[in-house]
Amino acid sequence: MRRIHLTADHGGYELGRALQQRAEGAGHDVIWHGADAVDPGDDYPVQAIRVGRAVVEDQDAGIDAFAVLVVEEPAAGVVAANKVNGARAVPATSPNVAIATRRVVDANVLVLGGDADEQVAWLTLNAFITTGLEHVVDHGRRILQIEEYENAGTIEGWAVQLEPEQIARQYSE
Ligand SMILES: O=P(O)(O)OC[C@H]1O[C@@H](O)[C@H](O)[C@@H]1O
Repeated sequence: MRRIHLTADHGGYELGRALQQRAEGAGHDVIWHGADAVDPGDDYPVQAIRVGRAVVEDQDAGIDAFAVLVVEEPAAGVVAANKVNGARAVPATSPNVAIATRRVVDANVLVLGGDADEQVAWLTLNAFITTGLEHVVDHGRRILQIEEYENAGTIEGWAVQLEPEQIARQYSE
C-alpha cells in the first residue's frame, strides 16, 4: 500500500478518475487533488504544483508516497511539477519507460497523457510505484547534485565531493 497523490486537469479527467478507482480498489491510500469535474477553464500548473508539493512533503516525512498527474500533453505537466524543489517529474507512456525513470532518477511524479489506454496507464502507474532506484552511488550522487542546486543554487559544493558510502547513506536517509 502506498500513498498516491492523484490529480488531473480537463485534458486527463476521465483517465485520472479511472486510475483513482483502480488505485483505491488495489488498496492504496489515494488522495485526489482535483479537479472535481471536467472544467475547460482549469489550469494544469495549479494541479502539478499541488501534487508535487504534496509528494515532496510526504517523502520528507518518511511516507512512501508518489504523485500522478494526468493532462492532455504530459510535457506541460512535467515542466510545471519540476518547479517544486524535490519534485522529479517524468512523462511515461509504458511500464518500461516508467521503470527506467524510477531506476535512474527516483522520479516521484508520474505524468500521464489523458488519451492513454486505461490498462496501459494502470500498468505504467504500477510499474512506477513498485520500482526502486538502482546504482545508488552513481544515480544517488547525481540526484543529490540536483538537490544541491535546488537548495543552494550551485553544484560546486558538497554533493560532488561525497565518498560512495556517504552517498549511499545520505541517499537512503
Ligand atoms: O483545453 P486545451 O487548452 O485545448 O488543452 C489543455 C491541455 O493542454 C495543455 O495545457 C495541457 O496538457 C492541458 O491538459
